[in-house]
Amino acid sequence: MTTDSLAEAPDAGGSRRLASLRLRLALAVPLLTSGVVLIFEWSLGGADPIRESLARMAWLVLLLSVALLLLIEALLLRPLRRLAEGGEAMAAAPATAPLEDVTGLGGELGRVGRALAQVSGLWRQQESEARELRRELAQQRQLLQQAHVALEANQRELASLARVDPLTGIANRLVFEESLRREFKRAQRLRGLLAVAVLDLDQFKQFNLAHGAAAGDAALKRVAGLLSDRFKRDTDLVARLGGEEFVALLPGFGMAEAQGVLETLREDLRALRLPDGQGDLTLSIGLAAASPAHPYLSAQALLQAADEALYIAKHTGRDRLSLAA
Ligand SMILES: Nc1nc2c(ncn2[C@@H]2O[C@H](COP(=O)(O)OP(=O)(O)OP(=O)(O)O)[C@@H](O)[C@H]2O)c(=O)[nH]1
Repeated sequence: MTTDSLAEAPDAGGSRRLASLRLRLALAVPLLTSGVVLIFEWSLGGADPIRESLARMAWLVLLLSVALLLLIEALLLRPLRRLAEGGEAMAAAPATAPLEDVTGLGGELGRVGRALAQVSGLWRQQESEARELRRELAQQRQLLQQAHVALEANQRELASLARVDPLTGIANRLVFEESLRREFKRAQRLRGLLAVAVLDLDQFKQFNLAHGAAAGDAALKRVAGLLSDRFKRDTDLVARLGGEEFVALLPGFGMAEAQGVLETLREDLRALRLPDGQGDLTLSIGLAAASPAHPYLSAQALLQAADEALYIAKHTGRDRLSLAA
């Protein structure tokens, strides 16, 4: 037995039960009425004219009820049955088959069938349009989600680009200035130490002219790498301020500790002999440090002191570290 026949089985059983019920009613009602009439006649007995006319009336009622049953069957049940069969044939037939061919219905029933077919066609069409709309909606939602993910990634990238120096990959001036303000306030509040070093490559214009801009770029990256290697603590920050100028922000470092590390850094750079192991690229550094014993009025004043120390380093021969007064 197929799935379809299984699905149809309850309906077929139902209509069989209905047909046999109708048959039983058609037989039982006249028989029962005849029985009642016969019992009635028998119980009355004799040939009384009143009894005879009662018996005739009973027979008349019997005949009328049979006629009524036949009328109901002919006028109501049969057309309904045909309509149902036509509907079933329509449901089973291909949508393109002519209605009369499929249902065998004509006249009024044909009109009803056609109206039902139109309604069913409309319903099918609307259902398929709704399906299509749902599919498009799902596609649009997926596209929207993809765009949203891409937008978030772009925003993250933009935000990080706005804070990173594109050539060297270390922090840029914006990040340094934010950090300087924050660390300066913290050092003031906690009565702690804060050192700022400004580092500038010497005669870099000359270096570029002699070895080319690409060698200049490579040298800038090496200096950024050296700075990142030397200042690794979570609180340290190294940044490129622009051109060949870098900065190191060292919370917790006084002048002496910072000086020691920065001198090592200068030696590291000199040892590289950039650009090609034969060169002589050097670095000048200005260093200022704030402490409770040597306070500064503002973060800006601390940075300016480091800048002035760098100026002195440059004007006293370069390749040296100069301390702020
Ligand atoms: N290759 C390269 N060069 C850069 C970059 N940014 C700035 N420069 C160059 O760095 C040079 C800086 O020159 P100056 O400001 O005269 O400084 P300097 O030649 O180092 O002289 P001092 O600082 O006095 O020792 C300029 O020639 C700039 O073109 C960069 O990203 N890559």
